[in-house]
Amino acid sequence: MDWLDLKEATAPSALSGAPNADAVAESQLLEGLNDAQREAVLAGSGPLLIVAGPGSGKTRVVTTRIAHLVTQRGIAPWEILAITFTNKAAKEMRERVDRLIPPPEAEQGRGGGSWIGTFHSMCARILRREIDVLEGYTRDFSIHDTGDRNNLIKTIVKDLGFDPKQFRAPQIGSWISARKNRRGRDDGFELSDGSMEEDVFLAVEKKYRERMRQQNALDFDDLLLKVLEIFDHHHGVRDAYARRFRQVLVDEYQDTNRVQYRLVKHFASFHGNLTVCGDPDQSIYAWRGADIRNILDFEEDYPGAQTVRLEQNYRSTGRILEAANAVISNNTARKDKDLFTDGEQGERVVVIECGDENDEAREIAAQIRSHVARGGNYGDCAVLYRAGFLQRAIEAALRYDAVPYQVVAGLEFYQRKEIKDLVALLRLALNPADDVAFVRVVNTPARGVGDTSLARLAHFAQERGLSMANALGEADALNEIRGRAKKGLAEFAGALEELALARELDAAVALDVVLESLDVDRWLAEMDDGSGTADRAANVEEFRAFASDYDERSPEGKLRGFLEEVALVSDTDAYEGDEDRVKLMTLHACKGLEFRFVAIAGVEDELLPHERAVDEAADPDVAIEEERRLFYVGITRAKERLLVTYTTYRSFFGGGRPVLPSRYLRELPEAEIEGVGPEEREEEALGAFDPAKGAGAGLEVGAIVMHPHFGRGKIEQLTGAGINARATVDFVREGRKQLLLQYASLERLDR
Ligand SMILES: Nc1ncnc2c1ncn2[C@@H]1O[C@H](COP(=O)(O)OP(=O)(O)OP(=O)(O)O)[C@@H](O)[C@H]1O
Ligand SMILES: [Mg+2]
Repeated sequence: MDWLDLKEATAPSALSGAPNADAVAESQLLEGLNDAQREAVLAGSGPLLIVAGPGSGKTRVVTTRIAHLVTQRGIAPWEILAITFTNKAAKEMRERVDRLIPPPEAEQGRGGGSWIGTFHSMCARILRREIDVLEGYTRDFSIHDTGDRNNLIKTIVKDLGFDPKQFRAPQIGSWISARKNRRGRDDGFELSDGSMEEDVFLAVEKKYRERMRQQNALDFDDLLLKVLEIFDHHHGVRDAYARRFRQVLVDEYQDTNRVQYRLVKHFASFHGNLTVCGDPDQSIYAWRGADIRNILDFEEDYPGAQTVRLEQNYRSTGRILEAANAVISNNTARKDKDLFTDGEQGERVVVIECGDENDEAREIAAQIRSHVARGGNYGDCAVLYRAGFLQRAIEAALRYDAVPYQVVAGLEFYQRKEIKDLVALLRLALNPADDVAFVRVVNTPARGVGDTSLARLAHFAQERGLSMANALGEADALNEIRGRAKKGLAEFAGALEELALARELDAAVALDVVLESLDVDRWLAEMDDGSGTADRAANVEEFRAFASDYDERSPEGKLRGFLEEVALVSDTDAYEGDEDRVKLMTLHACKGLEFRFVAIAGVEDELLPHERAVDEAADPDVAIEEERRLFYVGITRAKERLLVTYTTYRSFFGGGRPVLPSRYLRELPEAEIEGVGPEEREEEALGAFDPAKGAGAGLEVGAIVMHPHFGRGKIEQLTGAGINARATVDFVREGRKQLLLQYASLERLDR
């Protein structure tokens, strides 16, 4: 991350004007765009709304417009603020701007100094400069993730004498978050039912706010809210940014909440040049406060706004598009719009019923291999699911089949214990007031500091208004603490002193300081659950590599910047588009992306629509429509092939049970889909399988065959046709197996 001084915005600079205007001709930028897209790219000053369905080129228009603004309209890169929803999208945009306007080598990867990022990264960046105007905070603030938040809430619930089993931290945490984000609304909405439970929640919230301030810590919601607070009350600061950003662009505007809406308004308050684009049908974050009105009311909010609609889809085949349109047309709360494509009709959408999650996972793996066998790449494929727990079975099947894959959730990596420990230690180095981090690592590796001693220290600190780390420095802090714990805490105090040295260092060097302060072998050994320490040691290495990479990319960022980047890693971050691996991710994480082959797993009535989402919604019908949009987003990621699977029996945390196919499956148009359920499998066994054609040519029930791995066997059943043709074979050595004929390479022996 770069730390350009705000002054650049106002100081005349040799770089302002149109860098490389000659190099990038207008016609080159506009090449291949349709009329509506051109209109949007070239639109003049003032507010501009682009509403359009998936795959119609909204994101492409936004990036091209940025390039156009810089190369043709004399806007300097740093006068542009572009906000997207994922870090990955931001990265892509930066690279594109880099390509169009090649920056000096040292500046590469930063989009020529333009501010391209997510709401959270922009706000973190602004706060690092401006947070001093808010009392009690310094620019060394820590960023707490949801896990940290819940830990703190749990402690508070206990401190206040409530039962943590009755008042669960995640529940209170979401409640607090929802309330905070509502505060961004200007319609005076109040969330209150006056219940006893609410009194408890309110008490916890108050304490939570206090404790966060004491720790100089912000949670994810605070990042945005603090900037809003500064902009609302310190107009001097607000105006500096508003003047600086001559052009503001926001992608995926349908998913902005009220706080984000107001931030955008501030950013655009001076020049009024605001471009937003989005698709109301793809709004999938209502549960996080996203408000579809932001896009629907745009023309009212920004009088004189120009609106451009894009109607041609460039992403998906005709059949996939038909399926998507048919599903979404069941939502009542929407404006009707139909996308068309000039492309091919393509293959039918394949819907497969599976016995259970393992069967489903094998099926998906088989279809992916079939895609590759037909000349595709693993990197073209994505497997999408509603809930994270579906991932395990899919991973297992892919591993078994030696299909390379990647879980698209940067979060996963950072959720590992060893990484969280290291992050906590780094956070303490920068911000010793961070009690949540302190509590996490005070006993890592074990120093004999038990809950009682820790509670005594916490109490001591609270009474004096000190952080726990500072309290340790007080002469009488350990008076009431005995034995090993006393020694352990003294030892940790020593470690903290060493850590303080890391404060102003480069990220990788800071990490080395942390590792030196740790007895690494003992620390890793303590985490060993019987599977050895090699994996964790490798993760530590990987983390070290991230840190060096960060230092190289952002020499000015140091530990502070690195921690910020780590804290902001969102779901889609680990995603590297060019790696030839299958991508696994939740439906929420897939927005904006596209793949030649998409499999959507677990399309069952409990999972999609997600039962809990529907149960917890104020209005179940609204939730069912939101879940349908999620399915729609998933379907519209596919360019060429779409596979939808469901099971009849699934294992949940509490045990397995029969499940029903999703109601949304009935909305898929018959003509566009090809179903392979048990009945179809049987029917096909009787009729549809054509032994004269395709992969199964020459095979018949009863034939003796040879398989390269499984050896000799006898065909018991043949089902499916074309790419779905499969055989059940009873192998002499391995028993009964079902194989896709596409690449099973069965050789007939009895002729
Ligand atoms: N005029 C065009 N000619 C050819 N391909 C195009 C054109 N416009 C866009 N595309 C391609 O279509 C695909 C979808 O574009 P893009 O991702 O910008 O759509 P989007 O509207 O942002 O979709 P989503 O709503 O899913 O985010 C991309 O591969 C893009 O390069
Ligand atoms: Mg897009």
